[in-house]
Amino acid sequence: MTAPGEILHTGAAEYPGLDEWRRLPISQQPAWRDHPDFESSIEALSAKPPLVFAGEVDKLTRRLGAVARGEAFLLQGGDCAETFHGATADRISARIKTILQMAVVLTYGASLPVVKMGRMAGQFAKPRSSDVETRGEVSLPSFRGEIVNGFDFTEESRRPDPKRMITAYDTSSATLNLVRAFTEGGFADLRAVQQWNKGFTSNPAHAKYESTAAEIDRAVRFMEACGADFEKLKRTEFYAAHEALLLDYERALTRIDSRTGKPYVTSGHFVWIGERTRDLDGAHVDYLSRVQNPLGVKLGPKTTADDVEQLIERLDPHRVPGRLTFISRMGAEAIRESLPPLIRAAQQTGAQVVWVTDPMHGNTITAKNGYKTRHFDDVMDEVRGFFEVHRDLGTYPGGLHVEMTGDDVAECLGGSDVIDETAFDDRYESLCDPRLNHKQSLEMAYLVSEALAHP
Ligand SMILES: O=C[C@H](O)[C@H](O)COP(=O)(O)O
Ligand SMILES: C=C(OP(=O)(O)O)C(=O)O
Ligand SMILES: [Mn+2]
Repeated sequence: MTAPGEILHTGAAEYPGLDEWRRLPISQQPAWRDHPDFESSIEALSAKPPLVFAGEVDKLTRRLGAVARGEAFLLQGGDCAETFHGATADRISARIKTILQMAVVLTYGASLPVVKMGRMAGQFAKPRSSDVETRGEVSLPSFRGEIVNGFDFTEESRRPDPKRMITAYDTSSATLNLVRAFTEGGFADLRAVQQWNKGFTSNPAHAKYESTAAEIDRAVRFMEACGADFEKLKRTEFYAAHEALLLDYERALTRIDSRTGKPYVTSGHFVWIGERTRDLDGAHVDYLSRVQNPLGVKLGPKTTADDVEQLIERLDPHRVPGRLTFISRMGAEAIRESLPPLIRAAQQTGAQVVWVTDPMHGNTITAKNGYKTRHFDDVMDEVRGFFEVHRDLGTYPGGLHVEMTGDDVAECLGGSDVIDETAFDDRYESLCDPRLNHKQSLEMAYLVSEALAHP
């Protein structure tokens, strides 16, 4: 029930300019407008309740404002591409557990609150380098995420199907329901999370993190002795994020907030624009400039200082702290050179943006046995480069954006409990990019925590 004066959303959103993107160049969309189920799918989505509420979205913007000021740290993690069959209680809880574990370790290192965000409950659409995939003699349309088509390499499965948007909405709704239940229902108990972390350091491969783990343990016991309210710490805020790639879907889930009369994308709290769709004159920048959600933009190594200035003008004209997060994904080799001019350009505009490192997407390689992979050392090198750049400029390294899972998969190489290519045939599950597994994710958290504690 909603009390008088609280947030209500109207259904189909009417607001000037929300359809301007339809007249602009757009890439990475399926050609499905003539599909017999397109109109009815859009109509059905437009009548659905919002997945997130405007008040939560505004609260997140304030939290990100704190990150921009250096008063909090942002952790974004989850699958490259969520799947419908992967939305099980076990897998969702493993992923949340891992993110909470990482967050505790990072909170300790940063001595700051960590804003927790999943690439979850909506991360179903994928941009691709090529429109077609060829295997042997056969070429078919590329897999574009389960919101668009199927992964199976058949003509039937690869045909875009707009009804998939409804399944994506339903799967997001079920996922978010569980995320809310876990993070608000006691699962986030700091003492329990610390116990799970002990399992990690009891592995001999991770013995080098024992002293940090012991320090965190002592800190928790100190808090307990001081009478900290652990009941309160059983609950935590957790936000849902995804790439706002598929504008048919995002438009159909946009609602006008009755408090303010302004449009919000209600498919998730935070949405980002990908490296392949951030053209200043394109549809994505135009559409997202018109909604109130905090936004991310991925920045690859070709980004210019001028791009950064113009993205700020378009997406954060009123200089709202936390409205805009730049997620740099330069690659370990490039970050130390490519990032500084962009940070300086942003500083000159007066915007209070958040700087986050995505150390995954610039470090993708093909393994000898053909799998798409990333090496843990390259990923960590990019993270280190990110911290070095900010230390040299006197700016704040605000967060970490990673493709990770809570499961024991083998997709990225390396880590102290080493993964090598021979494990891929049995334990490679991602339908798109390789994720850090549970142990690799925690190892990264320990390393970043140490970097935060001793800059
Ligand atoms: O996260 C996504 C991938 O990096 C993107 O979809 C491109 O992947 P591709 O080069 O395999 O198409
Ligand atoms: C496609 C992605 O990233 P980018 O736009 O940075 O390539 C992603 O985050 O999965
Ligand atoms: Mn990816």
